[in-house]
Amino acid sequence: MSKTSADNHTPMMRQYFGLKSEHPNQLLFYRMGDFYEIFYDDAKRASQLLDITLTSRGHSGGKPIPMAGIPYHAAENYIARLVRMGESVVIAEQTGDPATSKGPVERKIARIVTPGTISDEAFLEEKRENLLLSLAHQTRKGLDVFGFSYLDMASGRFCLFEVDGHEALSSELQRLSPMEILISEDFPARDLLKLEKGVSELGPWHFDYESSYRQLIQQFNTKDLSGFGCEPLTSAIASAGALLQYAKDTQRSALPHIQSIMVEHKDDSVLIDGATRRNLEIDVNLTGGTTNTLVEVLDECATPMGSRLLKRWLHTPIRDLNEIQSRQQAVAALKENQTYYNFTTPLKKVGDLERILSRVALRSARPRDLLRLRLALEAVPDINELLTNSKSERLSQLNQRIIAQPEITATLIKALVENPPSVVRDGGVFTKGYDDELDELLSLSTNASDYLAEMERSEKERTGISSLKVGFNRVHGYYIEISRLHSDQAPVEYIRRQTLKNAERFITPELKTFEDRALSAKSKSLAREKELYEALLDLLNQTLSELQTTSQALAQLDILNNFAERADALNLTCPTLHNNGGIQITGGRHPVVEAVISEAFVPNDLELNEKRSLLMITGPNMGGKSTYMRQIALITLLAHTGCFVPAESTSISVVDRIFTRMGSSDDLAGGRSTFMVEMTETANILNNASKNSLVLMDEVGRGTSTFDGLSLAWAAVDYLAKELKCYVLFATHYFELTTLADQLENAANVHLTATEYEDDIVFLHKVHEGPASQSYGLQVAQLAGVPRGVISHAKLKLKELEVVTGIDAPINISDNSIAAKPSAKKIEENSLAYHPMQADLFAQVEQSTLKTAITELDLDNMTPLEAMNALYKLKSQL
Ligand SMILES: Nc1ncnc2c1ncn2[C@@H]1O[C@H](COP(=O)(O)OP(=O)(O)OP(=O)(O)O)[C@@H](O)[C@H]1O
Repeated sequence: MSKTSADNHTPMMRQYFGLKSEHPNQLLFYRMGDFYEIFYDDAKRASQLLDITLTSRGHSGGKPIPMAGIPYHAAENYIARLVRMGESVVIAEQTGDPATSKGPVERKIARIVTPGTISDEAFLEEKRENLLLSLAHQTRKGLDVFGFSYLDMASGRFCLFEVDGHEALSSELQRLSPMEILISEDFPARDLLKLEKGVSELGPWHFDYESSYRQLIQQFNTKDLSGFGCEPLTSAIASAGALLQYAKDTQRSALPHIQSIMVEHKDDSVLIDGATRRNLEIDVNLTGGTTNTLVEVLDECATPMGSRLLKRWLHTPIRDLNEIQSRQQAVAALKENQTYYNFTTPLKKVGDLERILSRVALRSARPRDLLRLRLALEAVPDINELLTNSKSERLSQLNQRIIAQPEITATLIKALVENPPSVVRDGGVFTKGYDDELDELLSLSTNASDYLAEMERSEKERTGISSLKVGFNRVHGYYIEISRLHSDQAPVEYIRRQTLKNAERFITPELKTFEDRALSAKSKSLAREKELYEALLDLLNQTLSELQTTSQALAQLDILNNFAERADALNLTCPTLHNNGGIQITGGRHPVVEAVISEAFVPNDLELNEKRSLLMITGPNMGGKSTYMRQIALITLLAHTGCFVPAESTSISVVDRIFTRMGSSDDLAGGRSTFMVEMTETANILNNASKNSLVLMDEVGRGTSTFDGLSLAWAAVDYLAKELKCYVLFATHYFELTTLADQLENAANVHLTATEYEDDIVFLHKVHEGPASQSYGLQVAQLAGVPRGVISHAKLKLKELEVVTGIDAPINISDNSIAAKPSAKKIEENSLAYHPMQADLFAQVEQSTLKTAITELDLDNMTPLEAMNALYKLKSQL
């Protein structure tokens, strides 16, 4: 603001602008007495987002000031809503004394709440990590390299890594699902962030490599970063420095719980791209909810930190056989004799130790956090005991990291009352006997009530006024209250303090003296409690690192214990993993569909090996093709997390990536049509799959004209089988594709079956060898409630088409449970028979005239409208 324009404003607004200029992109809550007031554009935005009234507060600079206000006692609720919407809020509190202030009361920024840096329990979702992500960009050898770093403020987990290219960037965004993203003002791949909430732009200097490097070594108190193995990741380091500074600025404190940074090695995990994550519905279903997801079926963890770790494990399946087997052995040991039951109660007591410790480090832990910390620590020796002599090496190692803290536990037991207040400033946190000084101050306040009762009794007697009461309120202090009826009988030494509707309140010199003593004892005791509380936090912070190790190990124990319990409850078995090639599943099931449907789930087998690496899956609509494919992907994914799987037996060669191309969705916001999305996903698979990848493709080519689609699907299958030789499940309604199994030496057909019963269709959901014979599309449409008239019309049309194309009517087989297999030759003839139909379109018109007219079109210099008009003209010539 220029000086002249600043001069036009009131002193209060000048103060406001001063504070606002430091936080131009965040909503500023400006404290005015019992309200937070929000001005100008912030007010308009807040009123829209929170649906609160937009009004104005006087004038400044000759114009009305738009204003929205919220009562301070309800502020947390509003802040939480804003933060969930991806907004950041800056809170300016009154720090000066209104009585002595000349001009506006002094105000300072007391708190900055941003979506990615919150640690307050009230704002956090229990079972979801709240990540702050920072992205940097570099171009190396012509490639776009994206540096990622992310922080879970509520646990102190800080990680970094780099990826190449836009596809990988979107996939990681999908995996991490951050609450807030920091980018430089000159970040190039903005279109990929269009749909993300809470994107904050920082000046490019925040991402300067040198200063970021310094930031990090300062935080970890090391000479360099070599010990963290991240030295070569220069782009990621640049992003991490910006993140750390931002986190410190918003917390307005050091971050002692961030003690190291971990490099995520992409080669260690099974890569899953964004589309696949969505399709497999790991923790979010296709409509954006959390029901009917893998997590919903699998998460029975006893602690919220276990639930959060479970999501992480499911989103990052691993490839290290040793690690997988060590997890499996731990699960097996916990499953034996239902040992997992013993751990449930102590683990439940542990609760969310991870987040409590972070609040201890940030010194924002509340008394009830410390009480829960005490309960958690009390459970540790029981857990140690249960893990002693475990058969699993993994569990023994965890036991060594779960460290009991007898001294701290004893201090917390001695210090805290059983039901502490929610905030320290209310007092009453510490037990009697914990601190002599506090006890003495408290006894002064406690004796006050005896003293006041005695005074009430003696004054009643002295004055003879039966309605006389001695009381206290926060604003006016101690008083003697006499009802209006008797107030004229008050003795002369009573000094009037306050007049109420039905009573008068008085003070006497004696009561005033008592008040001074009692109030000072009260404020002294509160100050003492605060001192003791800070000392307790100091003590805990000295052992923070050990406590964090304990909490991480407990989270792991929880998830392994959960896997053991789920294995029993859901009838899961331990898969065999190896590096010898092939995937075999006997009696595989879809864990989510199985849990949801009311009838029995039909298990199915799978055999993929070098000689049979591609399966063409056909079968009726609703037959179970997608379910079958998804269950194989989910079983494979689960097997790579150490979890047992829904199958009778499983043998899986470690995969490097899982790809899926399924369903149809457009990306209108991203400017891509359904077919464009389909082809982008297909291109990603064809460009990136390796021999060890698992690829699921459902109805590729469906989004365009039949022949274009069929040709694309044909060529894609051919490429997958001959060039990439990866494991492929390819579901299709193009029966023509089933002939490919005869032509490709490593492809085979399987189909799902259905049978007709009294004009109805019954799905058997069983996978058999060979291609299917018919799609039952019309029967399924009838089942779905398409009007009878439309179905009859469709039947007629179908017959007509069969005549035109030369394809036989659907083969009606007496026993549909074993679908008839039309000869490959026949199908090939049929598929070829399609081609004349497309050619016919042109055969009927004057080819030469049309051809000349089309050749003469100057397409490069035509507007879309001109092209459209030309097309109409051509059509009119047909
Ligand atoms: N193995 C199974 N056991 C029991 N029910 C199943 C099985 N597989 C599928 N189903 C049921 O059939 C429904 C349809 O399955 P699915 O969506 O996999 O069929 P589809 O063949 O992919 O159909 P479309 O070709 O129309 O996409 C599922 O929602 C589920 O209720």
